[in-house]
Amino acid sequence: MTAILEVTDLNKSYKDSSFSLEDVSLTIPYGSIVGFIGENGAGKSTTMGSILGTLRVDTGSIQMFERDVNHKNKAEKEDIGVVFDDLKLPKRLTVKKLNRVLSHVYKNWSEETFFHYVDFFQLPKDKAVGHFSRGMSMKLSVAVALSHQAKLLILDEATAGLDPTGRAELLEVLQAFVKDQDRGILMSSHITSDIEKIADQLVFIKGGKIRLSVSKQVLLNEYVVARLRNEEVQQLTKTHIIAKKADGEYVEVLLTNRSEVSEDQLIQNRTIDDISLLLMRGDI
Ligand SMILES: Nc1ncnc2c1ncn2[C@@H]1O[C@H](COP(=O)(O)OP(=O)(O)OP(=O)(O)O)[C@@H](O)[C@H]1O
Repeated sequence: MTAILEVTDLNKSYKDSSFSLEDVSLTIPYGSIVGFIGENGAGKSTTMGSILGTLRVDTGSIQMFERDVNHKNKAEKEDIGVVFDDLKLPKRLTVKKLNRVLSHVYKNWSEETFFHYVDFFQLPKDKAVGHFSRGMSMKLSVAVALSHQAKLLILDEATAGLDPTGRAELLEVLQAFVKDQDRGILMSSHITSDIEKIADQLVFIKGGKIRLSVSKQVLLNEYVVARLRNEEVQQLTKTHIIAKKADGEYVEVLLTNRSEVSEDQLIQNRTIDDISLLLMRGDI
């Protein structure tokens, strides 16, 4: 029993687009947060939609809660909390009325949990949710996702539009969510500092293909970025090179192993943002 979600070799194309997901695989171990990183149009939402069954896949397998996914299973739907960056809730309802509606939608709806998060995020209870600001709407979506005893959270840009306090609050809530080891989170965000703060695993996607899957600890503590001359790059063991990008007469290289470069060739204090740029814009 190791993974709450196991996606294997997912392929999906769209009718009117040259874009496709190609053999996308990713795993969410129990008790972990997986950060999903990629530029606009890389395929994050397409992957998430495929996992949720809102999009039809061509081939591949999805195992959720250790069973083949069955998107028609209502109980399975209850186990997944979803936050997308557009509010998919009836806009004329107030928070109070929404609570009543959702208590009929979800078998495991907890009014107490819902109002706990509504208060935590300081959301008004008597205002129509259609009049909420973007940040308030995101917080409300999160409150809903957390109030029907979901075990897996799928968050697409959930921190977008939140102010720094709201982001910190949300990250705190998400970390608390996975403390219970039978849960997991897949979250995409362009704010990589958020992912850097709370993710355990990182999955980088580029042009519909997984570019790198790695634990955050390994990426930040073992992988290195070095600035080398072209002839020095030729000396490296090829299998240690994850990405490289020309920078004037030098080449920036992401390596799995620091033993091949000297201290003065290392670029210190790289953030996930720097590494992401190298992976996304690099030559390999
Ligand atoms: N319904 C659709 N029909 C055709 N093409 C689509 C459709 N939905 C998405 N695409 C294309 O699929 C590609 C991947 O889009 P996707 O929304 O998955 O990217 P993303 O990584 O989530 O991007 P962003 O960070 O901008 O949200 C894009 O080129 C997009 O234009």
